[in-house]
Amino acid sequence: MLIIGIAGGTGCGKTTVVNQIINEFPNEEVGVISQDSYYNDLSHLTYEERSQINFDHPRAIDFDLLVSHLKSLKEGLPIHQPVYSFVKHNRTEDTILSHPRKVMIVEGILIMTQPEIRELFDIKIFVHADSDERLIRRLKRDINERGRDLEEVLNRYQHTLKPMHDQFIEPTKEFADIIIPNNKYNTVAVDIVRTIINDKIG
Ligand SMILES: Nc1ncnc2c1ncn2[C@@H]1O[C@H](COP(=O)(O)OP(=O)(O)O)[C@@H](O)[C@H]1O
Ligand SMILES: Nc1ccn([C@@H]2O[C@H](COP(=O)(O)O)[C@@H](O)[C@H]2O)c(=O)n1
Repeated sequence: MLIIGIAGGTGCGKTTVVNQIINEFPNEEVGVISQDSYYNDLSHLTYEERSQINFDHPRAIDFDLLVSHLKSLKEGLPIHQPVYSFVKHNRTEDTILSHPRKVMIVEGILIMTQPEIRELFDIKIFVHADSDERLIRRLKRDINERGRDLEEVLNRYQHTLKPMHDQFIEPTKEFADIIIPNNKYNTVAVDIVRTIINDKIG
C-alpha cells in the first residue's frame, strides 16, 4: 500500500486537489481518509460549549484513532471511519466502512504535526495558498456549506485559526516532499501526483 499525506492550511485546496487526483482512478484502487472525520467525540458537551472549541489545535483531533485506523488499513483490515458534522460541531452516529486500497490518501490541516503519522506516509505533500486567498475561500465555503456566518468565520480566524496555523501547520511544510502552489488551480502538480500513483498501481 502507498500512503500519501496531504497537509496545508484551511482553504488551501486539499480536498479539491484530492478530488482532482482521484477522479480518474477506479474507486477500488484509491481511498481517502480525512482528518476532519477524526475530530474528538464531543457528545458530552452542549452545542454552545462545542462551538467554543479550538478546532485548529492538535489536541482537538483523536490522533490515536487515526493512527490505529491507518495501521489496520496497512495490515489489510477494513475500518469504520467516523462521519463528522461541521454544522453540529460533532461526530455523527454514522460511520463509513472503508476497505484498504492500493493507494490511500490522508488529508488534513494537522496530519503532519504527528511524528507517528508522518512515518506512515510514503509521500508527504503540502498544499500552499496565501493566507488572504485561504480566508476568502474559507469565508465562502463555511457560509455556503458549513452553516456559518461572517462573524463566526472572522472571529474563529482571528482568535484560533491564524495563531494555530502559524504555530502548528505552517512549520510542517518543512516535512513535505512536494509543495503544491495552489493560489490558482494547479493541473501540472495534480498530473505529477497522478503519474506517481499510476506507477504504483500500474
Ligand atoms: N485553486 C483554487 N482556486 C480557487 N478556489 C479554490 C481552489 N482550490 C480550492 N478552491 C475552493 O476553495 C474552497 C476551499 O477548498 P477546499 O478544497 O475545501 O480546501 P481545504 O480542504 O484545504 O480546506 C472550496 O470552495 C474550493 O472550491
Ligand atoms: N466543528 C468544526 C471543526 C473544524 N472546523 C474548522 O475546519 C478546519 C479544518 O478543515 P478544512 O476542511 O478547512 O481543512 C479548521 O480550520 C477548523 O477551524 C470548524 O470550523 N468547525
